[in-house]
Amino acid sequence: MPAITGDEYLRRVNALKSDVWYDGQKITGKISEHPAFAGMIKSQAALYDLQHQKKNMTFKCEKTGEDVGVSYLIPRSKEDLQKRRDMIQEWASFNGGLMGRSPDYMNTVLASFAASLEVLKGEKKTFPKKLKSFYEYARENDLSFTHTFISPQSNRSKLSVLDEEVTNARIIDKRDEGLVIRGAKLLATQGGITDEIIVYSTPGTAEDDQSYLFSIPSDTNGLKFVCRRSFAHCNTPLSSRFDEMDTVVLFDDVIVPWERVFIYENIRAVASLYQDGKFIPFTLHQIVSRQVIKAEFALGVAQSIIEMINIDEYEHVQGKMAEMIRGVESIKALLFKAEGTGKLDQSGVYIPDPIPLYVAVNEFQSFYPRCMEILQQLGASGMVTLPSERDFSSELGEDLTFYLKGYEKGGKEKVELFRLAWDLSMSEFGSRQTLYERFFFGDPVRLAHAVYRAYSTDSAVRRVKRFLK
Ligand SMILES: Cc1cc2nc3c(=O)[nH]c(=O)nc-3n(C[C@H](O)[C@H](O)[C@H](O)COP(=O)(O)OP(=O)(O)OC[C@H]3O[C@@H](n4cnc5c(N)ncnc54)[C@H](O)[C@@H]3O)c2cc1C
Repeated sequence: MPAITGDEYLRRVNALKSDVWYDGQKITGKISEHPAFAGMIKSQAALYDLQHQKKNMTFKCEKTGEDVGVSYLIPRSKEDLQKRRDMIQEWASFNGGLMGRSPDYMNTVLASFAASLEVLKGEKKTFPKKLKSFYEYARENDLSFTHTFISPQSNRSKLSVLDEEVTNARIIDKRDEGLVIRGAKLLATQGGITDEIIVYSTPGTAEDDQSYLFSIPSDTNGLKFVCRRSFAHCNTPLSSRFDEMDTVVLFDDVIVPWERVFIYENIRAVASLYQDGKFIPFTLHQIVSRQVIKAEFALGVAQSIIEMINIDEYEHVQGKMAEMIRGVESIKALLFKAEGTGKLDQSGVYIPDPIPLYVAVNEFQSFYPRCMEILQQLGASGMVTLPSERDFSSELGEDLTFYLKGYEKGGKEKVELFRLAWDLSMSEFGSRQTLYERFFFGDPVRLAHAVYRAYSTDSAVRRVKRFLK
C-alpha cells in the first residue's frame, strides 16, 4: 500500500484495540472519538492527507514502484536530504512545529536504523536482515509508530544498577514464540494511537536482559498505555488540536515474536547502533528541521503581540525580538551547515554533519523556554484578560469589543491572538511543550557532555600550539 490518507490512518487506529487507560478506565470504543484524543488524531489524519495534496511529500519506492512517504527516504545525496527537510517542514508548518511526534520523527528513526546495519555485522543476537525487511514493510505500508527508550525514573543514581527491584522492562524468558518482556518504560508520547511501538534501550544499559530493540503492534497482548490527564480543552486554539498524549508503558509478560526482535541481550550492539550508526545525524536533522518552524511560529506570535498593542518603539522590546531573531537564524544556519558539510559514506548514504545539529538541539533546549518567557514579558496582562467566545456573543459583546480593543483592532481579534499566545506559552499544553523541548533528545546537561565529546578541538589546539611556538 502506498502513502496512506487520513481516512486510512483513522480506520487503522480505530481497528486497533490497544489497552489504553485514561483516568482509571480502559478506553473502549473508537479512540478517535475519545475527547482526550479526538483533536490530535484529527490533526494527525490531516498530515497524512497532506501527503496527497502537496508536492514532494512522496517518492517512488525502489521495490514496489509506488509512492511512499519521504520521511522514510534514506538520502543518497544532499538533494535527498533537502527533500527530507522540505517534507518535514511542510508537516511542521501545519501545526507550528507543535507535534513533536508527527509520523516523520519515528519514520526517520527507523530509516536511520535500516541505513546502519553494517554496525551490527558479526554481533551476536542481532538480526540486521529482519530489521531491513521490517523497515521496507513499514515504508510500503506507511505504518505509524511511537517509541519508548528510557527506563522509569525511579533511581537515577550511579549505583542504581545495584537495585534489586528492577522497574525497567526486561527479558524474563525466551520461548519458541519469542521474547517475554516484563516491566515498564518511562513513557511513550502518542502511546496507543499508532500502528506499532518501537522499544529500544539507549546506551548506558548495563544489563543484558535490559538490552533489546524490537517493534510490536500497539494492541499486543499484555501491553498497556497509561495516559496523563488530557490538556485538550474546548475553545483553545492549540491544545484542542495538537495535544499529543503522553503515556506510561507497561509490559505485562508481553510476547515479542522472534521476527520482530532485532537485537536482544547485547549491550554493545544496542550502544553501537545508537552511537556508531546513523541514528544521531538523521534523527537530529528531523528534529532541527521541525524546531526551525516552531521557533518561527513563536517569533510570529511575538511580533503579532507587538503590533496588537503597539509597543515596537521601546528599545527593550526590540532587544527581545533581536534575541529571538538571533536564535531562529542561528538554528536555521546550523541546519543548512549540517546539510552542506554532510558526507557520502561507503554505502552511498548522504549523512548530515552531526556537530551543527547537536549544537542546534542543545541550544534549543534553553532557547525555546526563553522564547516562551519573552512572550509572557511582551504580552503581560493580555495573557490573562481572556473572556470566552461566549462572552463576546453575549450582551456584553459590544462592551468587550471596545474595552479590550488593541491598536486599530477590535477586542475579539485581540483576545483571539492573546489566547493563542497563552496556549503556546502558559496553558498546561504550553508548559508541556516547553518541558518537551527542554528534554528533547535527552537531558540538557548530558547532551552538553555529548556535544563536548563529539566535537574535535584538535585544529583549535594546534593553532594555539603554533602561536606559543
Ligand atoms: C513531554 C515529554 C515527552 C517525551 N516523550 C518520550 C517518548 O515518546 N519516548 C521516550 O522514549 N521518551 C520520551 N521522553 C523522555 C525524554 O527522552 C526524557 O525526559 C529525557 O531523556 C530525560 O530523561 P528523564 O526524564 O528520565 O530525566 P532524568 O534522567 O531522570 O533527569 C532528572 C534530573 O536529574 C539529573 N540527572 C539524572 N541523571 C544524571 C546523570 N547521570 N548526570 C547528571 N545529571 C543527571 C538531570 O540533569 C535532571 O536534572 C519524553 C519526555 C518529555 C518531558
